[in-house]
Amino acid sequence: MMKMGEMWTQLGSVMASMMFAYAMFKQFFPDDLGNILDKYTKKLVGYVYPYIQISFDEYTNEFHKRSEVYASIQSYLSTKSSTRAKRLKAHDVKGSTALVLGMDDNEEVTDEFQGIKLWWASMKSASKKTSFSFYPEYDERKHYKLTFHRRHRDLVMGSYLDHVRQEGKAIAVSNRQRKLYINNTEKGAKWSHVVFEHPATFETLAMEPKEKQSIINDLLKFSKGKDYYKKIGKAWKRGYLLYGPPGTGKSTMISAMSNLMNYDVYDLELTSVKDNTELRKLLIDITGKAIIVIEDIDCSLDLTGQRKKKKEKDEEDNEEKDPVKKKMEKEESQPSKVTLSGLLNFIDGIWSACGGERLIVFTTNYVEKLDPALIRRGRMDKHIELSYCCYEAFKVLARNYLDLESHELFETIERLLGETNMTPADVAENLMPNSVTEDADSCLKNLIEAIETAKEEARKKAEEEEASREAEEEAKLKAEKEEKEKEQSAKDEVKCNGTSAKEGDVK
Ligand SMILES: Nc1ncnc2c1ncn2[C@@H]1O[C@H](COP(=O)(O)OP(=O)(O)OP(=O)(O)O)[C@@H](O)[C@H]1O
Ligand SMILES: [Mg+2]
Repeated sequence: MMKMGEMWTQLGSVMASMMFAYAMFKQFFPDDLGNILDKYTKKLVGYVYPYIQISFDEYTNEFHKRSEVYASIQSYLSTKSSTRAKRLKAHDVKGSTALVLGMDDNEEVTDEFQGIKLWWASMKSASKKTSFSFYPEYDERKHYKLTFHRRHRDLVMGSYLDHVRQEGKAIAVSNRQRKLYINNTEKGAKWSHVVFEHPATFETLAMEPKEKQSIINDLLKFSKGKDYYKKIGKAWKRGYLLYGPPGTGKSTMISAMSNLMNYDVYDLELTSVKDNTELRKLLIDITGKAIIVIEDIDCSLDLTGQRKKKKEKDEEDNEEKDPVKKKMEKEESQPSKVTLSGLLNFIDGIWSACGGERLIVFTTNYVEKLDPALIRRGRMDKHIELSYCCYEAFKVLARNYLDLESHELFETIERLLGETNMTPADVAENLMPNSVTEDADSCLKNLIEAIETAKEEARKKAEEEEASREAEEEAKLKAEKEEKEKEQSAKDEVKCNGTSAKEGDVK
């Protein structure tokens, strides 16, 4: 025999379908009659019908804005609809990479959540066209209707709706086109953007595998850390300092980070930011899920000197000076008025907490030049050194560029890379075939030749440096010797004069 629960579920399903059919049927009645019919039908159904319905309108009443909840539900249902609904509708959403498939109007899909069943229907109701309307398209109103058994009210209100919103947002984010923003000087403190389509990934990034994995783990932990950051009372952001010689993959890593996390990139050109206020304005405009990049931070501003300069200036200011002269001097000494303290505020001041889920990445070739305050842990949480190409990194490049997992020349390359410094950019350049006819063998041979040349150049350079150091040392010793001899002869002269003077006295 059929169980009670099953019976209710079936009855529910029948009733939900009936309600759905009724909603469509109602559209054919004139409005007044439809409203009366609606009122009494709902009353009657309320006695026997154990189901609850919630509607989600496409547009909010507030400025006819498209409802975010509706958009999230649409994304959420797009995955369910594509497999379960019979009639689908395809539409391209602005800023989305893929065509979004959704339920067609007046279509229904069933969802399951923690063992309970729920029904979603996409409804369209036409309201009378007003004679004067700015938004004629809104006369046709769409909404989603969710139906579920009343005994699941707590679960639905408590966690299901939240689950739908979160999932929907995540689907929308994964479908969206990522953007690369740059701060535009002409427009003041504003960002301009282009679609970001850099193909670099952590898979194609050449570096020591353990280190690479630890960076990936760190990033993934961060992206799932919303509750954790809340618990420890910290803003949900993380700072990375990437340092190393030119051509070791710092910028490439930023693209890989963006592709892994699905974050937009904000490339901040500090030299074109007028002052701290403008910097703050730019910061406020950055949304969540973003990587804020400041490349070559050592060249961006004289950040290291500014605190020192300020100190010196304060001392000078204490001395009495003509106020007009003082003002002019002040203006002259500050070409870009973004200061170190302004930048520190940008990174971890109270304003930096708005938006959430951000990475801040600094790159530099000269880590030792930076002010320790800028890169202390907590501001720059992770310091990553990108260095010369090791054998493991070479293997990644060989796989990327030549589809090679192993080769008899690998051993020679391993030995040579251990003996000299070559950047991944140089190795990559040599591995890239120069023509369609060039094969892997000849690329590897090119590389070996290039490493040997680099090794020879490095040896010569070291010899020259040694020779110039020795020459400097010799010149220094010679100068010291000459100095000593001069001193000695001066002393001897004094002595000699003294003796002759005494002799004169006696006479
Ligand atoms: N670790 C790497 N893995 C893969 N490719 C790399 C790596 N390092 C460099 N390359 C290659 O070399 C080119 C230059 O690298 P990239 O611009 O990332 O260097 P960089 O460290 O940012 O240099 P700079 O300090 O001059 O800005 C890249 O386009 C990429 O093709
Ligand atoms: Mg770079």
